Amino acid sequence: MQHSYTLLAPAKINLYLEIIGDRPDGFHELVMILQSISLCDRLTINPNGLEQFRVFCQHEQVPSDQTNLAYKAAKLMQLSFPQHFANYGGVDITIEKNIPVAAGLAGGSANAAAVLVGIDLIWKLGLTIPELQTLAAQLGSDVPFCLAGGTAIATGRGEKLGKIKGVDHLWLVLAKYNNLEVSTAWAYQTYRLSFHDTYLSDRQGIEQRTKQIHSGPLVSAIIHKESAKIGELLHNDLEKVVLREYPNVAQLREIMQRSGGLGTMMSGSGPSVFTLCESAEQAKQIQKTVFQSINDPNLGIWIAQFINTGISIST
Ligand SMILES: C[C@@](CO)(OP(=O)(O)O)[C@H](O)COP(=O)(O)OP(=O)(O)OC[C@H]1O[C@@H](n2ccc(N)nc2=O)[C@H](O)[C@@H]1O
Ligand SMILES: Nc1ncnc2c1ncn2[C@@H]1O[C@H](COP(=O)(O)OP(=O)(O)O)[C@@H](O)[C@H]1O
Repeated sequence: MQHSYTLLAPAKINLYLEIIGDRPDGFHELVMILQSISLCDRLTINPNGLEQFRVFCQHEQVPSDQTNLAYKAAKLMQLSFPQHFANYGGVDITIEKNIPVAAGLAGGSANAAAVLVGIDLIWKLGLTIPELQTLAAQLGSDVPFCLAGGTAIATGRGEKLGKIKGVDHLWLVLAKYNNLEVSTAWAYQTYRLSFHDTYLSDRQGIEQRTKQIHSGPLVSAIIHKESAKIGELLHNDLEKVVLREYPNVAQLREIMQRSGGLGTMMSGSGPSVFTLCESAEQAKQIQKTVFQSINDPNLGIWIAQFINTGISIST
């Protein structure tokens, strides 16, 4: 009898996102600081005794077919370990979706990372973290971080990770219009068209370029647990294109910023916006203020906490 596993897959926020330049592969060279938060999807992975993978998800914005990132992760495992697929068979993947979809919170990437971990366990592969990370990077730029979690500096296209000792005392209020999605590819392409002249030139050499990257003070604030500074130093280049295109997201950001907290920023390619808070009480107060200021049934608001884990097995 083969085991089934239930895994928790946390969302991430971007505390920092700087676009350094474009890359020959069409992606963008980044410096990011990524943070896992307590808002999690729950995935159950069940051996199904079939020669196929199946995805079950009730959320109307999430496909259950071969385009689901969780399905793609399972397919990658089949291609990478055909003998294990032949021996153990496929799995059913049931996704309980709690992370808002297409929100800049890496929900799909987190699901893909969870499937890699689940199949590794079910097929008794015993993969090392670097082996899992190599597979993760083939599925998407954010998938390696989702696997590892915690707090990390991410470079390259987002897949090269340097873990840092993060803070675990911060809370956040997270808000998103449920009727609004932003395509990540659109956000990067639009940024490239609008701000190409601000990219650091490759000709300057890596040393010169590194001096011009501005994430240092925020990394230092995180390491020294300076909450107020962390709030002040939040940064996201993609705000320049997303807030311009979506005035209601810009307005939401403004209202959240005025409601108190340590600092407010859009996460990733948006459109979710978060405000960092010192405590759960402060987060609840800000949540109430934002609800009262924006009377829109499409606005979702969540409270979450910084966490120090990536994919974990639910007990
Ligand atoms: C913006 C960020 C910030 O953390 O997250 P989200 O807002 O999507 O959560 C990431 O960079 C998104 O990561 P992820 O969603 O895994 O992206 P991928 O699937 O690899 O790529 C989606 C598309 O984004 C663009 N892309 C992505 C990463 C990168 N460094 N440069 C890019 O130009 C490419 O056009 C690509 O086709
Ligand atoms: N398992 C999944 N969870 C969420 N979205 C998924 C999943 N698989 C595919 N998608 C599709 O991927 C797109 C991006 O979703 P998501 O990963 O939540 O956002 P983001 O890239 O902004 O972090 C959505 O349009 C959604 O339909």
